[in-house]
Amino acid sequence: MELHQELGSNDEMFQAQCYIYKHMYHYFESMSLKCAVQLGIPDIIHKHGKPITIPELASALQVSPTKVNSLQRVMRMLAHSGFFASAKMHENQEGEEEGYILTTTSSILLRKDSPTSLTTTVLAMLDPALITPWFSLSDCFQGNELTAFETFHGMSFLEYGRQNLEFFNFLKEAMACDSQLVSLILKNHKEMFEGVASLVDVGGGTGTLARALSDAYPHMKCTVLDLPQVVADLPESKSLKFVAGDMFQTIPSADAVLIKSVLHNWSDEACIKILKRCREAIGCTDRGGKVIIIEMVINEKKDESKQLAETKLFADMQMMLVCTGRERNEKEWARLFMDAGFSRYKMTTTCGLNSIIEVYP
Ligand SMILES: C[S@@+](CC[C@H](N)C(=O)[O-])C[C@H]1O[C@@H](n2cnc3c(N)ncnc32)[C@H](O)[C@@H]1O
Ligand SMILES: O=c1cc(-c2ccc(O)cc2)oc2c(O)c(O)ccc12
Repeated sequence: MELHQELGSNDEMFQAQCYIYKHMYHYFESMSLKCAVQLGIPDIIHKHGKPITIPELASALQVSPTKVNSLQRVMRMLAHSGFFASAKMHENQEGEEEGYILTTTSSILLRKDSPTSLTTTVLAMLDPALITPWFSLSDCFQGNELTAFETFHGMSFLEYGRQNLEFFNFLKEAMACDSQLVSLILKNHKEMFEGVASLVDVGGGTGTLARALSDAYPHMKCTVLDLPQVVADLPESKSLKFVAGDMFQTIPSADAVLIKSVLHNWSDEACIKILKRCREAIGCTDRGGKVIIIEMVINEKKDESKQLAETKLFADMQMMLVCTGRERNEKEWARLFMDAGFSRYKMTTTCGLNSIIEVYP
């Protein structure tokens, strides 16, 4: 076969070339986003109160004149990605001047002082400790370590956390940002907490979600179960307590168990053990308890947006890279529930990336 026939039309070949270059360079977008967050650009634009020109932004950042042009190119890139938008301003001698404004994404989620800020999450997920393991993925496939994280760092993620307290605390904060967003949804699902007088948040970290729930539902006694190094010295209240423990051993009894972004860190075998402990915890009450799981559900039916589906697959890669966990589809979740002795479940998809799964004994 002629070479040009194998390659298809020139048009197809150049589209394919562009597609490959786009994916080769795609992390530039992530790194530019990280740079903007590190420099606090969304906060500067917000404080400015009107479209900001590049010279104004450069001045606020005290950028050397030799780097103003680079700043302009980073801003152009991020405006193209939808993090900022350009706005036409008044005429000057050189014509119409352009400034940058925030988009919904940067205004709500990328300002450090926004209550729904994801800035710490952005910085943590793009920390060298989590990015460098990608350089070891191919070695990992040929080696004996369980994860690329372990291949690169020479120790498991948990051990790394133990040895690098600053990173460990940073990650805890990043998880808390995500919980802040989820709490907004749970506060609107009153029916889910009706008749629930006590709730345990398993692997609840520093208690962001439990605190928001105990504020929203003051009748509910909330307990956060997490590892001793996570819950040590956290402020408690009349309706919020912290318990240091191991979810593989025992979970305190409650009407409902909440477990968010924990099961995706673990293998199926480990999840079944955790879910059995959850079942025991709600079994001790006579109110017909339930387990409320907040996790992603991979949807292979292709009826969700490309962006949502792709982001869930990225999250699955993250779990594969750092621990032996995974994101699961509905069938995989259902199998775990049945294997852990539950009889039925209900899935609600109102949390963006996450779904709420209520599981019953
Ligand atoms: C990915 S974080 C999720 C934190 C929180 N649920 C959230 O969504 O922000 C996983 C949590 O599980 C906790 N964890 C890990 N192993 C545990 C164990 N054996 N017992 C209790 N908690 C554990 C971790 O310390 C961490 O806080
Ligand atoms: O980067 C991570 C790491 C974890 C993780 C792994 C293993 C554990 O025992 C605890 C936590 O969890 C993550 C997570 O839940 C997430 O949504 C994003 C990133 C990570």
